[in-house]
Amino acid sequence: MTAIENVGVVGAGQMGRGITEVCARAGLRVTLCDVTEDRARAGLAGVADSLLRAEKRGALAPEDRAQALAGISVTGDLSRLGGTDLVIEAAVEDERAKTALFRQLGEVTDPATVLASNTSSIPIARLAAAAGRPETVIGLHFFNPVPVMPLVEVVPSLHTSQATEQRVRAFAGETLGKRTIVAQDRAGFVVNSLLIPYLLAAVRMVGSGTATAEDIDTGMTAGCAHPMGPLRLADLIGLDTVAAIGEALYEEYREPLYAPPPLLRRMVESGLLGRKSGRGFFDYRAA
Ligand SMILES: NC(=O)c1ccc[n+]([C@@H]2O[C@H](COP(=O)([O-])OP(=O)(O)OC[C@H]3O[C@@H](n4cnc5c(N)ncnc54)[C@H](O)[C@@H]3O)[C@@H](O)[C@H]2O)c1
Repeated sequence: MTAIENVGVVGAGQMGRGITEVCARAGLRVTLCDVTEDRARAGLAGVADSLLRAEKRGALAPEDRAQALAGISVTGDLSRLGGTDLVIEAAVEDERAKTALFRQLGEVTDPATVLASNTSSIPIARLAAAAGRPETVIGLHFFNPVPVMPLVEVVPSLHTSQATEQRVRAFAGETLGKRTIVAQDRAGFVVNSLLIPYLLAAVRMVGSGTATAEDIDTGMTAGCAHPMGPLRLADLIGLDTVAAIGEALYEEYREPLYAPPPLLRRMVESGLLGRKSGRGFFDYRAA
């Protein structure tokens, strides 16, 4: 099994930055690609800030920070990922955009390059078909923030080869030091299939007036020792993202418990997206 030493990351948003950081800290060479080189450079600046914060906390030696940064290059040109061992796609959660990317990746990369997607809800089988060599395509679902959260879900499609699965499990588990679990290619995988209906149930409780948002969250933190209540967690993930994953789960299973309730839809339509917009179930504007 050839070790993965040279990684391409597509999408320099919050997840792409985190994935770039953990790969660079593991001593890998990383090429970070976005739609333009400027966007990729902005992503690199975010990674540099995060590495500096890690150094100030005493979690990273100055020479290791310098070495990690030196291992990252940026580009706006997907064909620059041609010589990589593994490409991790973390672009916008849009099926059309992702299938177009996998089609291009199938053309510009070496046939042995593993093509992974960080998608939360799009079937890996569809991306695999677009790439044209489905045995080398797999889901690799990281959690936010990537440098902090230990879990990676590994998602083989019905066509993914055993060799590809073994290679990415060794990469995530041994090279990056993450905990891996394997999930079938179903919307939501393991974690979101369990988490999203719970968050939606809490939203329905607010909608029906069972309790206030504050009391629902206190119920789960003080009553079940959860580190964060469901409504603060939904605000942190982003209410638009929670609704989008709910829609994808509902489309897959047609179970009412996955359907985003009216209150959530109205909040998203009103721009109340949670922490990132300043207001959701709680108000973050003064913080
Ligand atoms: N945010 C989370 O908590 C989370 C957790 C797990 C998985 N994910 C998944 O990770 C992926 C990225 O999410 P994010 O939160 O980082 O999004 P984001 O909006 O922060 O970043 C997306 C980036 O992709 C870039 N992009 C769009 N089209 C592109 C293209 N054709 N080529 C290259 N780059 C392109 C955008 O310019 C942007 O920089 C999504 O698939 C999402 O479902 C997100």
